[in-house]
Amino acid sequence: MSQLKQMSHNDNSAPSTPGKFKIEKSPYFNRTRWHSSLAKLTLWSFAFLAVILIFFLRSPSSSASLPTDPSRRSLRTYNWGGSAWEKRVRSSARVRSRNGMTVLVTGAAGFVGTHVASALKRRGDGVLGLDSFNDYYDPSLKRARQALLERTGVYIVEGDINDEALLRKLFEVVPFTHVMHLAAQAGVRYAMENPGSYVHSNIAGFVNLLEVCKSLNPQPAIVWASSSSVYGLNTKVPFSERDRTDQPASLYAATKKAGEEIAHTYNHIYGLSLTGLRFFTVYGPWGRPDMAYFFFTKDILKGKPIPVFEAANHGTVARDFTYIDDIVRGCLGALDTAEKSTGSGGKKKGPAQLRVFNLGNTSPVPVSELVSILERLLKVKAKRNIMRLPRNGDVQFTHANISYAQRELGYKPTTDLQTGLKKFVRWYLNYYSGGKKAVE
Ligand SMILES: O=C(O)[C@H]1O[C@H](OP(=O)(O)OP(=O)(O)OC[C@H]2O[C@@H](n3ccc(=O)[nH]c3=O)[C@H](O)[C@@H]2O)[C@H](O)[C@@H](O)[C@@H]1O
Repeated sequence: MSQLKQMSHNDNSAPSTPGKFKIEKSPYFNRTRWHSSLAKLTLWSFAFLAVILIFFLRSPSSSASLPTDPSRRSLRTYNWGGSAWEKRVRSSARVRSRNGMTVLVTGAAGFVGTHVASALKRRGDGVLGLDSFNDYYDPSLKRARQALLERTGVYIVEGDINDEALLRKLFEVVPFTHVMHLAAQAGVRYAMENPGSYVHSNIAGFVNLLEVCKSLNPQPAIVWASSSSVYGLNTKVPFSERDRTDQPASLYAATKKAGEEIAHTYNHIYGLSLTGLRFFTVYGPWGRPDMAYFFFTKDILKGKPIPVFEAANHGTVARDFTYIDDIVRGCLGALDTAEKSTGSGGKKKGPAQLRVFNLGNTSPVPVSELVSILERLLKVKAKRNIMRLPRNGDVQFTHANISYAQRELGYKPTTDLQTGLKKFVRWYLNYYSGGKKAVE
């Protein structure tokens, strides 16, 4: 510090007024010097510009930043409409079983969305998907899920839940009885990098969907994805739906909690039937590459070190990891028990159902154990880089009390982490071996 101070003090060439060169007053000024200084200045300016240019040309995010910046998602345009498009929409949403429902699944190219849409279709419900195919993670995985759904007869409309005209059009073509709303900006840590994308999808997008749904006649019943992260810094375990949820540890959690409050409002004012599902760290085949079990697998196989979090004093960090098939059963249970909305055309006619359920496994596993299971399944020793749980959104543990979901939805998870990861690893190896044909 003092050295710095001394340097600037002794440096006679430093301008006395920042940003201005006082050439005339300089004791060193003469014509030859001035010419050579000008030449030097020009040379340095060119060099500087060249460096900037090279930086921008080489930077992977510069040229690609427009389409990949998720806060600009609202600027994307999608093609929809036309009679051929409407025919496809109608055909995808056609009910094939007695008493089947017609479900609009938002986020259908996502992990949970793909599994739920395909399960609904398999049992004869009419299903239409909606997805923005954003590039929060590798869009080719979303395209592969789309291809999978197409084979089962589910069409995914490409579009944003913020697009009111599109949502209105979809309901005009098909009077959906239910909406399974799974489109969201997920991930707890990414919220520090791109807060706007959470507001865009989890708040603005959700409100837009509810605005459209409330004005319909009849209004659909809505089941949507909340998150275990709403329990935030709570310490009482297992987490119960009756516990307070006012200490979120990430903006992601805060937007999910906001969603629950927004759901309350739309239920109260417009009579929309709303069920929020608090998912607990869902994993399995066709999963999300941003989640730990997924990128741990990738990096262990590559021989790359993996950051394994621990709490203060070597405290255990644990998650109530929940297998995708159990979650799908919970989602279907929620749809099947959802009562009709009571309002129509923006007017409430009577009280409507409002529910929130934990969908967890109710058996937390330490992250270190997750890594050990992966090591055994992959037959590769992980390079564990043990580090302190960063304060960027993660909480130390989650543990669901599922008795309410058990009672009301018949929810009963049956898959332990070892069994579920085995299925994931089988899918992963098959999918990334180049075959890309694995279907679990
Ligand atoms: O339960 C939920 O509601 C949430 O579950 C996950 O969030 P998270 O439980 O943090 O899942 P991961 O990011 O896969 O982390 C799993 C565990 O691994 C740990 N971890 C994560 C990343 C890492 O580099 N190292 C590491 O030890 C985390 O602290 C956590 O205990 C999802 O990413 C959220 O979208 C979802 O809403």
